[in-house]
Amino acid sequence: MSPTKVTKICCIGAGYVGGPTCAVIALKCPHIKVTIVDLNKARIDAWNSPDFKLPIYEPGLEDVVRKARGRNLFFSTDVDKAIQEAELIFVSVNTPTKKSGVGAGFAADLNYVELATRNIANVATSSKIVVEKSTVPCRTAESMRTILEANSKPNCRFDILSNPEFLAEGTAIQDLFKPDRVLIGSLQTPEGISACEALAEVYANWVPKERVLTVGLWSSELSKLAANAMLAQRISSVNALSAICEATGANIDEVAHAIGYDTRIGPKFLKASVGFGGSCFQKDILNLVYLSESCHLPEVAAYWRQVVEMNEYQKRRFSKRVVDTLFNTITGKRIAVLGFAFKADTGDTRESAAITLIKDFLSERAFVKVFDPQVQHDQIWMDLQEASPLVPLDHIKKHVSISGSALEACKNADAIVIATEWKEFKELDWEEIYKTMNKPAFLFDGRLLVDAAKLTKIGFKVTTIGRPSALPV
Ligand SMILES: NC(=O)c1ccc[n+]([C@@H]2O[C@H](COP(=O)([O-])OP(=O)(O)OC[C@H]3O[C@@H](n4cnc5c(N)ncnc54)[C@H](O)[C@@H]3O)[C@@H](O)[C@H]2O)c1
Ligand SMILES: O=c1ccn([C@@H]2O[C@H](COP(=O)(O)OP(=O)(O)O[C@H]3O[C@H](CO)[C@@H](O)[C@H](O)[C@H]3O)[C@@H](O)[C@H]2O)c(=O)[nH]1
Repeated sequence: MSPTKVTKICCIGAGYVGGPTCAVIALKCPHIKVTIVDLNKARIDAWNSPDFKLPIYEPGLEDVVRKARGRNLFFSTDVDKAIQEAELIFVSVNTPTKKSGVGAGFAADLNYVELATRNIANVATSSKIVVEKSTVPCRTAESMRTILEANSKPNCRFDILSNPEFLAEGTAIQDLFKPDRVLIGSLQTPEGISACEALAEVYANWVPKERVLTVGLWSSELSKLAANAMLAQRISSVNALSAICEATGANIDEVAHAIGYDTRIGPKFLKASVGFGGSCFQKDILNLVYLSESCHLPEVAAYWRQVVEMNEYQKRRFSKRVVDTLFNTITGKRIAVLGFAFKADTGDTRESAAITLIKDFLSERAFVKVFDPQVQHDQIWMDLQEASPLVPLDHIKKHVSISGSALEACKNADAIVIATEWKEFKELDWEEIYKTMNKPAFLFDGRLLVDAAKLTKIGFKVTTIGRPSALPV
């Protein structure tokens, strides 16, 4: 069976994954027409904006879009037309954690995937390769096939592939240009293997052959959840060790450095922090917990759940350390929170540790000034409101303000909390900031970002994750 020659691709979902992923495909495959569609008109308008004010901030993305948009890359709200034209369709819609019903709080909400699949079935007039790009529970491809086959027109055949995305925000373009691997899962039938070859051929335009891994459908779906669970587990492990360091006088950076030298462990992803955030880790682990429970594996479920619980503990522990250090009360005190995004180099705030910290500070009736170089102000208000639904926004605004610079946020503050590892925070004029603060001037580094010894010399009382408070740094 010779694989379909892909000349037109449609991507349903113009978010953090669909947008960058398919923009890079368009850049690397000028012979393929790529149309990225979304129901959200404002998002599509932003992707099409004449001054390239794109809906997401991602280093290098604007350059990619500038090169390909209008050439072979298009953004549209005409979902049906793009589906009809394409031979291959990526489904890159959101799969959040279910908020109600069976599996609430754990299972993935597959409503968006189902609606997109039904849409394909309803409007397709020719055969399609349908690719799960969204992160989905194991065996979702089976449900998609059932929907597609039950609703398809004569002469329409649907082959379903799993092609999970491993990009990390902040480094998405780099990750897409040089992926560690591209994973494609298919049924091991002649048709499934042929569809897999068609997608592999698209990636072959820039990804070395040996980096394209082909596996069975269910292995591919599970590998995505497994990769995120293992990555998050490393952070929870190092964060658990950071608590031991604080209690014993060890230094978590030194411990991570020492263990990372073991080639079996490796140095990456061992940075202790105030807790991991982002739209994926927590959601995907909870999904794995749900899957384990559904498979009657309670011990396995408990094991993975602990990774999330440790993360919650780390955030709580950090807030408590702030209160304890500020003489057991922060009521009426001014706290500057530097960073609101869940990590540096993104404007994304989903599950950001900063949200939990500010919520904790508000419950202690502190005054908070936030500064983040990328996050939109509306987003900050929306997140704080969502975190404390019973508190009126007016009240939140009496206790929180958003500053235009780090310097402004820190002025007259009693304490500074570094919540996101933006490089620019490392390079601030700390001597100047120190002068403008109330004394004693406290600084809490939740990201192991600043030079604690240097800041201590200036006069700051520095508290760092994974280092004891009372001992010299
Ligand atoms: N954000 C990441 O870094 C990342 C990385 C790897 C995998 N993932 C996974 O990729 C998927 C998408 O994540 P995201 O961060 O891009 O989400 P997102 O919320 O940024 O984007 C999803 C988009 O899909 C659109 N959409 C939903 N249903 C639609 C429909 N029926 N028709 C057209 N458009 C529709 C929404 O309007 C939204 O713009 C999720 O499953 C996520 O777990 C995310
Ligand atoms: O050593 C580390 C590394 C990361 N983090 C934090 O962990 C979170 C997640 O970071 P990262 O994984 O870099 O970003 P994401 O964009 O969430 O990417 C993860 O989630 C994506 C969505 O599934 C996957 O595609 C990626 O492979 C996976 O890294 C952030 O809050 C980081 O600050 C740490 O605290 N310590």
